[in-house]
Amino acid sequence: MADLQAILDSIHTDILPRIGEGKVADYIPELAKVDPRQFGMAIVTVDGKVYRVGDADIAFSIQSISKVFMLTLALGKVGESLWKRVGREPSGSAFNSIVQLEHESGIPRNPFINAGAIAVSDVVMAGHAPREAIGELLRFVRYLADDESITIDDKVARSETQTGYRNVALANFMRAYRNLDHPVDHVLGVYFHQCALSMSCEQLARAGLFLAARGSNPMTGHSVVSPKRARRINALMLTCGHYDGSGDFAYHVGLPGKSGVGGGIFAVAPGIASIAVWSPGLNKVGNSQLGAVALEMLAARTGWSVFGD
Ligand SMILES: NC(=O)CC[C@H](N)C(=O)O
Repeated sequence: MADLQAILDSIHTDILPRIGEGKVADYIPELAKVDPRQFGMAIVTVDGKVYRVGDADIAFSIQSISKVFMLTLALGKVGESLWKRVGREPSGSAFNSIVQLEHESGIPRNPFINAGAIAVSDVVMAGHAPREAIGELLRFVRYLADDESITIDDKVARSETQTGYRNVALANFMRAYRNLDHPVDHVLGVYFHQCALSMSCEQLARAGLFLAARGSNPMTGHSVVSPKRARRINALMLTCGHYDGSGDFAYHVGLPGKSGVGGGIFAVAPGIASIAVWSPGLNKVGNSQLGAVALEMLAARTGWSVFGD
């Protein structure tokens, strides 16, 4: 395999002159305070090697990347019947868009736009108090990453609870169409806390390694999902993981990936490695600007792609 540390170092060198590009998410006040001049990247290979560069050890708000972990939990609970509640098609609209939801009678397009993720959280809540559902997710992510130090940033969750008006609208809309079983404020409590998971690039790459390794984490020996389910989650990330920037991400990077408005991107090179990158400045569709550039450089310099070499 290519010298991954040398490749990461070269990416860091090429990114540094551009550091600060993009705009931090300011619709969540706590995220607006984050210094945009940060960049980190980590790679964990399926044979258990870890590579890092820059701010790879600084914890950041993973935001929508959490939707991958919540989806994995929901599929574990209800299996394929999840797809009665949420679709599997790219949305072609913004992550917090409401228009499609009305056209499609309260069934969100996919589990990664906000409406879809809120429905997925509702599924995971079945039989639980909201606090227990949040605890279950946190335990799951700690187990995946084999790292008990991972936490949820309550300040970020509170900040979003106070200002997440669009998510309140989306949730009420779905409740009106009977696609939420629990009270809106309970479901959003869970959703905002999952988005406030705080993780470093290295923790994120470790937690998602099972998706690069046929559903099992080769570092811990834990079997998480079947190979088929891992493939399917990767398919959803490829088609829907970057909202209306998903086509562009597939074109430039060519790997399944999931972004979050905290500036993180998690990506998978199936059979090879999991990757996490973080830089808080976002592009117009709400994906990390330099994160995507760095992943494009990584794909070009390693030859990793799901579309051939
Ligand atoms: N794209 C994102 O990361 C969005 C997540 C954010 N918590 C929101 O609901 O708006």
